[in-house]
Amino acid sequence: MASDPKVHLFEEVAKHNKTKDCWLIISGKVYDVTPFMDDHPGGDEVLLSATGKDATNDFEDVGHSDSAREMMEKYYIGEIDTSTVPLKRTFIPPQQTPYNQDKTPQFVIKILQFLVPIFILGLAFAVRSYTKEK
Ligand code: HEM
Repeated sequence: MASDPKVHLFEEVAKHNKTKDCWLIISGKVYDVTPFMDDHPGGDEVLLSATGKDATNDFEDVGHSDSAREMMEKYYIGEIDTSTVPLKRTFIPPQQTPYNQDKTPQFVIKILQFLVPIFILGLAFAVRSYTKEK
């Protein structure tokens, strides 16, 4: 039986963020891609930008081929302790409140601009027909 893979802490993996020392976290696994930096068809800068975080989405977004996935095995150095990985960045600032505040009065004013002249016109007609009858 193969020996258990080494489990790395996120903090430790994140330190390897240089061209000459580059580790990646992809799908719960840790890869030391230092020897691959010059040969990566996507360039070394994208690999560097994928350090210090869970790079699974970055890796999958590119749509890597099966041969790329086979290649990864060469650089596998262990698993990541997932409890040490910071939560994914999902910053969606709730901007709806100021939006509605701005739009509601505008909407009411537009309706009033339409209704007030109609009301005045109706009033004029009512007064006119009332005075005519007399
Ligand atoms: C161990 C990790 C990785 C391996 C072995 C690897 C391997 C490869 C290979 C073989 C290709 C050529 C196209 C293909 O066969 O799919 C490629 C392209 C590419 N990779 Fe990676 N890659 C890795 C990680 C990453 C990561 C983390 C990113 C993004 C941050 C990335 C971004 C790209 C880009 C942008 C291309 C170029 C796509 C194109 O222009 O056609 N790669 N990679």
